[in-house]
Amino acid sequence: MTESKNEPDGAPKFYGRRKGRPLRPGRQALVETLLPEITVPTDRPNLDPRSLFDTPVEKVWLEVGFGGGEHLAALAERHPEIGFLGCEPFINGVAKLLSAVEDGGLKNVRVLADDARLLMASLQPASLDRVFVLFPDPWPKRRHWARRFVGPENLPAMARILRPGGELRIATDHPGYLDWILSHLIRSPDFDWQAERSADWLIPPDDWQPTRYELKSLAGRPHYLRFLRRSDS
Ligand SMILES: C[S@@+](CC[C@H](N)C(=O)[O-])C[C@H]1O[C@@H](n2cnc3c(N)ncnc32)[C@H](O)[C@@H]1O
Repeated sequence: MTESKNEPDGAPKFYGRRKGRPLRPGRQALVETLLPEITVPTDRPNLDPRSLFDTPVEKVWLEVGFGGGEHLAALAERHPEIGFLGCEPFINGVAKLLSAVEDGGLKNVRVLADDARLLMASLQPASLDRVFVLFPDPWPKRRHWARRFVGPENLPAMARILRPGGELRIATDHPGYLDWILSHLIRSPDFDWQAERSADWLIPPDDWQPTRYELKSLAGRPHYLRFLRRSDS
């Protein structure tokens, strides 16, 4: 992971990879042509995400840190009635998603090739039905825990943009991050954990679409966590 040292004044510091290997020429061309067409603006406060799509969508779902976009593209193909927003600062991953969007003729995908916090700050309150944070970077060293995406800063931000009853889906295979996520979410006034039995978290939800990281991971056992946005907070 490389750290960005050039955040604009006042912007939260981003810890992650913005760059990567040079793009193949075909992918570079897609980044230059398709990305501007489907990029989500972050300079419009109170942005209604439904207004980003050319055809009406029933709901909007957001995926934070989509990696190569395999999960997002598969869901977008399965649910043409839903608008999908994806944020990923790793440009090689964005280029992969763009290939899938082009190959699949997907009209219901919009992308921010940057830090998800920028988009979250500009979205209208209660404008999303679901947020996915799948296998976020675990930042295992104690001195880096403050960088973890699921934590005290981003949970209220995600609660703000989810509608009451909307779902926050998180997956991790890192035992330390799992404890961290649960300890923060159980204390959060904004979310209820959806697990009838503790073993539920080892079984993916019925409609689960595996992610690339999940399929490649040898690190540990994935845990699947679902939280619903409370209506009374
Ligand atoms: C371990 S990878 C998992 C990728 C994908 N979700 C999967 O399961 O295959 C975590 C991803 O989160 C992205 N990421 C980290 N911080 C982010 C942020 N603030 N906003 C958006 N994406 C972020 C990283 O660039 C990386 O691609």
